[in-house]
Amino acid sequence: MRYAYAVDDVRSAEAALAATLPPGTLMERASAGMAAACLRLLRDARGGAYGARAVLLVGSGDNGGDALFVGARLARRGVRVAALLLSERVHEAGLAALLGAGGRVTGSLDELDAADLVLDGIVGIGGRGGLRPEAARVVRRAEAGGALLVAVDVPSGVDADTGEVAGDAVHADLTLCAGVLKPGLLVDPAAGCAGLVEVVGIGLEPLLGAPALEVLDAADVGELLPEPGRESDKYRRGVVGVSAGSDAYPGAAVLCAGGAVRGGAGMVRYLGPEHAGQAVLARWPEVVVGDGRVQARVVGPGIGEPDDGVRELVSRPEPLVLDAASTRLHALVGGSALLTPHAGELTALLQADGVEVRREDVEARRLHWARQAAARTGSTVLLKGSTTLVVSPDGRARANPTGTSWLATAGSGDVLAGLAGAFLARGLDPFDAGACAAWVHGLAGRLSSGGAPTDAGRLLDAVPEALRRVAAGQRS
Ligand SMILES: NC(=O)C1=CN([C@@H]2O[C@H](COP(=O)(O)OP(=O)(O)OC[C@H]3O[C@@H](n4cnc5c(N)ncnc54)[C@H](O)[C@@H]3O)[C@@H](O)[C@H]2O)[C@@H](O)CC1
Ligand SMILES: [K+]
Repeated sequence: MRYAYAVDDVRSAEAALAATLPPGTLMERASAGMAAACLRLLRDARGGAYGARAVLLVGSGDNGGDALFVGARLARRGVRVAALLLSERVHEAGLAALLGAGGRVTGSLDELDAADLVLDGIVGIGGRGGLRPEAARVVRRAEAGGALLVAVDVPSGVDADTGEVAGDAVHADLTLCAGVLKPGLLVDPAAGCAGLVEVVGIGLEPLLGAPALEVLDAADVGELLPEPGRESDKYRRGVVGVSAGSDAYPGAAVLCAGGAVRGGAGMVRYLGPEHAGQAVLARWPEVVVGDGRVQARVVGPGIGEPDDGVRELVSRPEPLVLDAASTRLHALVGGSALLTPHAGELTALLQADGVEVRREDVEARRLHWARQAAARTGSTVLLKGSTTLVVSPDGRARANPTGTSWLATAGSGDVLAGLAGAFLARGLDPFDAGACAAWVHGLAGRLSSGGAPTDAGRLLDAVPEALRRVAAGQRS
C-alpha cells in the first residue's frame, strides 16, 4: 500500500520533526536524496554526471531552496550547474551553497537548450494557482529542449492536495517527492504532469496521522479478496443479482453479468427484460434468470432511467452497486451501496442534490467532488475516469494505479460494475470492493490492450489472468 498525505499534515509533521533536529537538517536530507536520484538519471542518460549541464529553475520559497541545495551537490560531483532565479526573493543559504560549490547564476534562457537536466524548484507545496506567465515561458522553453525535467517535490503549478491544475504547470519526466507522497500527484490532471514519481524519505512517517489517499498494490488486492475455502459452495462464495441492460442495450446485461461471473461470484442471477436475459444466457449459460436470494446486487448498467421496479430493488437490504442514471437513487438505498458514476453522472447526481457544479469542475477537482458526493449520499463513491477514485463516506480515499486510457471504451463500465458486484457478494465492503474492482479492471484493461485499442469482450477475457496475478502477488 502506498499512502499520500495532505499538505497541512505534511507541514505539521515537518515542523514537529524539525523541532527535534539541528536547523536545516530536513532540507539537507531531502536534497541529498534528490541529488542521488539526479546523479543516477545522468548516469543512465549519458554514462556519467561529470561535465553534464544542469539548469535550476528557482522560485522564492523553500522549494527553490531545495533545488539550490541539490544543485550544490551536483556541482560538487562535476556537473555544470546554472540557476535561473525566477523571483526577486531567493533562499539565501541555498544560493550560498550553490555558489560555494562552483555553481553560478544565469539570466540566459539559452542555457536551457543545451541542458541535460532541468530541475523545477519554482514552487512546491506552498504554490497557489498555475505558473505565473514569466515562469510559464521559461518552462515551455525547458520542455522544448532535450533535457530531463525533474520536479522538486511537486510539478510547479499543480495543487498538491487536490490534483487541480489551474493554468500552466510543469510537465515533468520525474517528480522527486520530499518526505511523502502528496495526493495531487496521484490524481489527474496533476498526475499527468508528474511523470514518474519517486519519494525521497526524510523521516516524516512516524509523525504522520491518517493518509488522505491510498494506493493498493497486487498484494493488497490479493489479501482483500478471499480465496474460496474447502467448505465453500456456490452460495457461500456469494450470489450476485444483476439488474442491467434493456431492450435498447442488451449488451450491457451480457457484459455486466460477465463481470460478475469472471469476478468469482459463486452464482449470478439475472433480473431484467426477457430479450436481454436471453442474450445473457446465450453468452453465460451458468447465469440463472429470475429473482431470488442474493448476497449483493448490481443495478443500473444500460437500463436507462430507472422505473418503479428498479426503485424497489434498490430499497432491498443487500449490499448494492448502483451505476449510471440509477446512482441518483442513492436516497432509496436499503443497505450499503457503492455508486459508480463517471464525471457526467456524478455531476448530475450533485446537481440533483442542489449543488451548482459543472462537469468540467468535477473533472478538474475529482477528489474534492467525489468526497462531496460520498459525504452527501452516505454511500461509497467510485468515480470513473482518467484517475479512478474510490471514496467512502467517512473520507477514506483510494486512487487506482492500474488502467489505461484504452479502457474508455463502450461497455467497460458495465464490466466494472459486475466485478464490483462479485466482490461485494464475496464479502468485501463497498470501499474495498470498489477499489479491488477498479484495480482488477485496470490490470485486465492493460493486459487486453498491450498499448493498442481494446474492447469490453477482450477486457472480460483478461480478467482471469488479472486475478491470477493478484493471487500470485498475494503469495509473494
Ligand atoms: N518545510 C520543510 O521542512 C521542508 C520543506 N521542503 C521543501 O519546501 C517546499 C515548501 O516550501 P515553501 O513553504 O517555502 O513554499 P514553496 O517554495 O512551495 O512556495 C512558496 C513561495 O512561492 C510563492 N508562490 C506561490 N504560488 C506561486 C506561483 N503560482 N508562482 C510563483 N510563486 C508562487 C509564494 O509567494 C511563496 O513565496 C516543499 O515543497 C519542499 O520542496 C523540503 O525541503 C523538505 C523539508
Ligand atoms: K516544484
